Amino acid sequence: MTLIELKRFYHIQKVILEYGIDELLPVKLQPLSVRLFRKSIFWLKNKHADKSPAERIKLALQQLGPVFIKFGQMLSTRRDLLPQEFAEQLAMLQDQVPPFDSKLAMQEIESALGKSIDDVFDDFDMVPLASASIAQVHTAKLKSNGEEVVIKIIRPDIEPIIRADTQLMKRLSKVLLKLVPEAARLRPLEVVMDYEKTILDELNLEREAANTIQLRRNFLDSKELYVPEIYPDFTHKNMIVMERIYGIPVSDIAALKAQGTNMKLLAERGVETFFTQVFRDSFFHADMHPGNVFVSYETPEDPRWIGIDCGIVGTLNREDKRYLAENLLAFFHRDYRKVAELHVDSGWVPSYVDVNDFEFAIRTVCDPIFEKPLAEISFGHVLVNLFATARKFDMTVQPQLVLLQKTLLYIEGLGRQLYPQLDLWDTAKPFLERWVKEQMGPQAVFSAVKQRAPFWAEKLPELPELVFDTLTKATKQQAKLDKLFTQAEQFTQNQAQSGKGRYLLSVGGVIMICAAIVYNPDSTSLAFNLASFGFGLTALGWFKLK
Ligand SMILES: Nc1ncnc2c1ncn2[C@@H]1O[C@H](COP(=O)(O)OP(=O)(O)OP(=O)(O)O)[C@@H](O)[C@H]1O
Repeated sequence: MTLIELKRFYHIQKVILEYGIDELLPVKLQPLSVRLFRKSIFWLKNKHADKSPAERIKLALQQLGPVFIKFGQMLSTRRDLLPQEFAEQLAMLQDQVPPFDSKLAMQEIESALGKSIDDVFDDFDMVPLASASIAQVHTAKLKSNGEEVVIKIIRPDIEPIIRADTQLMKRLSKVLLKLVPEAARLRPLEVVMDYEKTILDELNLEREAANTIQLRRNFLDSKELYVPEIYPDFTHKNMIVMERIYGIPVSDIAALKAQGTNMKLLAERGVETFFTQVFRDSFFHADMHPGNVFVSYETPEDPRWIGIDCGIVGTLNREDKRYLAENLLAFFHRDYRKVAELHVDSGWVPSYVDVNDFEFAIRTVCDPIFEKPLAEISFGHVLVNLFATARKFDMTVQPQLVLLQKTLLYIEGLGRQLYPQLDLWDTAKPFLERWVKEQMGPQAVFSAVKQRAPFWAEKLPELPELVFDTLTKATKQQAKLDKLFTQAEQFTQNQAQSGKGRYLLSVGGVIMICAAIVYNPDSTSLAFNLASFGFGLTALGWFKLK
């Protein structure tokens, strides 16, 4: 263990004991908790016994830093799994993390800009607008055009802490696996490694800027989703400057209702924009926790989502989309046989998998879910079960699909929080059906031709030249071939006269090697003639030798 890991471990122990989190763990994990935390610093007492368990957990996660805060954020979106008080407390982790010193923030900004703040901004606000797990946000105006902007700056020295914490989590996962072998089902090590990559990627704001620009471009004309503008001139690895947006946080249901918001439409638009990102753009915002979503209006009847913090995005290829669309539609019709056949026929699971076994396994895990009315079923859960079953049948589930499944859980959580009767299947089905139709019908052929058209249009003027070049090459090669034939003929005549079969053998071999050298995939005839001739000579030589 490195020094920083040891320090962090001590800090984590201390926080767990001081907030009495060990007392809240399930009975089964109590011995592990005593061994890891209580034994070595037994004198620490729960100092917050007067607070509720939910508040204690929130405060502890907040004390522990970004890796744990992010975990809390993730949990907060699962209102379907958490008691209300826990969800509400954890939701506060979204943008109410204690700030770091604003003077330090200014220093970081000036060193990234290479100039003083006053050279670039007016009205820089020393009091942060928000302070989140990874970054702090200050408001200002651009000197050049007076635009209101926010400056997001990464918390200094956060990276070593994140690395130490994730390292510790990996160690803890290994201990957990040794002590509770059944935990292997949860694949804790893999989960931590996945999480580590995601959180480290978020430290690079250049990546976030590029993602935001792309998402903004995709939704530039949309009435349903707005993405703020980025100022690339001021983008650095640890700093980003973007348009300031105004809106109601999506988690503030009371404020949304007070505005008379059409909650059903708002929830449906959330699902629609997500499926548009997935099926139209193959590029989706994958960190849609409520702290990153706001709502703005033309009128309360026409609410629009605003998405910020595009640090984590997912991309999909055509095959991924086909997998999703076809499987979800098959589930929609409760056609488990179709799901199994799709997996086997498309080679998603290896060919030795028996379609009947696979169908039975899917039916076993999914049928109980589909006992509920469709409107209550979670897409995310269906996918979790599908992936878990597919893994058992040796399918490697692509990480981008897992990211999509996690995002779906977020979106569903948000949608149902806004409008509990939201029927996701009803909202999503047209997207899935349209996509499948577009990919399979005559429209698909037309689209493919349309897609290739610019290539052919570009190549058309070059066509006469290309034909001329090819013919010239062919003629030259033919001339070479004629010469080789003549030489070889003369040579064979000489060798035949001297009756030395082995010469024929070697000449045939040489000619076959020549065939390999002149082989050209665009014009195979020359090589083929040569090879046949070489083979003929070799055969003749062999007979002669016999
Ligand atoms: N363009 C903006 N306009 C107005 N407020 C913003 C803007 N960008 C960010 N904020 C505020 O700052 C908060 C934190 O921003 P952001 O989510 O980008 O930071 P973060 O550190 O990546 O947070 P997270 O913990 O979600 O990873 C937001 O919840 C929002 O309140």
